[in-house]
Formats: sequence, structure tokens, C-alpha cells
Amino acid sequence: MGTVGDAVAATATIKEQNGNNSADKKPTVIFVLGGPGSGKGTQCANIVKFFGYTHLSAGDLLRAEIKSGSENGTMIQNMIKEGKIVPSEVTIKLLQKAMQESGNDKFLIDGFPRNEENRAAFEAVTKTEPEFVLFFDCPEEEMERRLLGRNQGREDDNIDTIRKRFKVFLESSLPVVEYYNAKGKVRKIDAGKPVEEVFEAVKSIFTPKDEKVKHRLCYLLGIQGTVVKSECRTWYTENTD
Ligand SMILES: Nc1ncnc2c1ncn2[C@@H]1O[C@H](COP(=O)(O)OP(=O)(O)OP(=O)(O)O)[C@@H](O)[C@H]1O
Ligand SMILES: Nc1ccn([C@@H]2O[C@H](COP(=O)(O)O)[C@@H](O)[C@H]2O)c(=O)n1
Ligand SMILES: [Mg+2]
Repeated sequence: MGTVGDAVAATATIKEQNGNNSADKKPTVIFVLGGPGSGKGTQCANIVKFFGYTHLSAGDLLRAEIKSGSENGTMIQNMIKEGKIVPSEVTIKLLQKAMQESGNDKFLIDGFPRNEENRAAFEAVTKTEPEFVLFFDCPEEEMERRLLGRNQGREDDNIDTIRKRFKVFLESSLPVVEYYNAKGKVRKIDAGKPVEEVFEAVKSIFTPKDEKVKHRLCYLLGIQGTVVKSECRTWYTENTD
């Protein structure tokens, strides 16, 4: 398992390769975490449509790296088959490249950071803290059912690797969620529900408070026949700064 020492070494290597980018404007980053099969990719696709973020899945980037025939391909493939976490240096380089190429400045980084080494190296290299962490909380039996039914030809969607991935999630990834929770940055979603219901909860996290007020007011004004104007005023006073 990677240590904080490894993370510092990875940071030094990436800095050497990238030069000093400290003058660059920092992007908005949201980390999307949750167990394997909790629905991170599914919900990120919805968030992209509604809120204009660029979705970067660390797992997808690693799988694309294998397909590209890169020198790291075999190592990455073996790690994924075993449900292990690829060294941060490799994953962060892929993330940084994808961020630069996107032309966007708002990112959903899905499935990263997966362990303490990922977290420390990303912050050290990019000097970027996430705006918040969207955490999909889902029972293990439900995640197992979803992964076994996913049918996308993923080499790690078999029961042996799934069990290894669950273990890594509990031992290495949950502590990262706890780290951000202690900083008040975690927005937890009950991800065991149907896709549409989960997205309703996600939307309310991404929708600014004044937008929520506007939507509610429009709703109340739309049914004015049954809801009197004074009730609208009371609601508005109670729900605005
Ligand atoms: N809320 C849901 N209810 C039922 N099925 C779902 C739900 N969300 C996603 N799924 C399905 O579960 C499977 C896994 O979803 P998804 O790929 O989004 O998970 P993930 O968290 O990205 O998983 P991984 O970490 O393995 O990449 C997919 O087949 C998807 O269609
Ligand atoms: N930060 C990460 C993210 C993923 N991996 C490896 O990829 C596998 C699949 O990831 P998904 O998010 O697509 O489920 C994962 O099990 C790891 O082997 C990684 O190393 N580091
Ligand atoms: Mg995914």
C-alpha cells in the first residue's frame, strides 16, 4: 500500500515533469467518492448535463491508458484485476492531462482520491482542495448486485475482484472520506435508492440556495388558488438571508 513518503516522492517527480504552475488559476474540483457500484459514474453523467462540469473518472482514465499500449499498461491492468490502487504518480498525471485538455475549469473527479497517498499527492501537486466531496453511501449487497449486473465487460466485475475492491474501499478509501468529513466537506447521499431519486438529492446539493428559493416561490405562486400570498411571504422571509 502507498505511504505518505511515496506521495511526497510522486509529488517531486510530477513537479519536475510539469514545471511550476503556481501562477495558473485554480480549477473547481469536486471529488466523487463511494464504494464500487455505488453509482458514481451514473450520477456524474447526470451532473454533467445539468451543471456543466467535466467528468473525469480515474478508473476510466486508467483503463484508457491500458488500451493505449502505454508502458504502464501491464502494471495498471494487473493492479485493476487485483482491485489494488495504482501509484498516485500515474493517476495524477492522467488526471492533470485530462484537466488541461478539457478546456473547462469545473471538474467532477470520480473515484479519486482512493487512499491517503492519492489525497496527499494530489493536494501537494495541484495545490487544490476540493470544493466538497460528494459521497455515495450504498449498502454492500446492493453494490454487489449492481456490479454483477453491469455487463460492460469490465475485468474487475467478477465476484473475487469485487470482494477485494470492497476490502480496499473499507480499509483505504473510507478513511479519506472521514478525513474530509472532519473538515466539514462531505455531502453524503443515500445511493441505495433508484437512479432518479438519487439524482434529486444530488441536484439539491449543486443548486445554489437562491435558485432553490426561486423554484419554491414559482411553485407556490403557481398554486396561488390554494396557497395564499401571505404564506409565500412567510416562506420567503424564513428561507432567505
Ligand atoms: N441508483 C441505482 N439503482 C440501480 N442501479 C444503478 C443505480 N445507479 C447505478 N446503477 C447501475 O449500477 C451499475 C454501477 O453503476 P456505476 O457504474 O455508475 O457505479 P460506479 O460507482 O461508477 O462503480 P465503479 O466504482 O465500479 O466504477 C451500472 O450498471 C448502473 O447502471
Ligand atoms: N484513484 C484510483 C481509481 C481507480 N483505480 C483502479 O481502477 C479500478 C477501477 O476503478 P473504478 O473507479 O472505475 O471502479 C480500481 O479498483 C483500482 O484498481 C486506482 O488504482 N486508483
Ligand atoms: Mg465508475
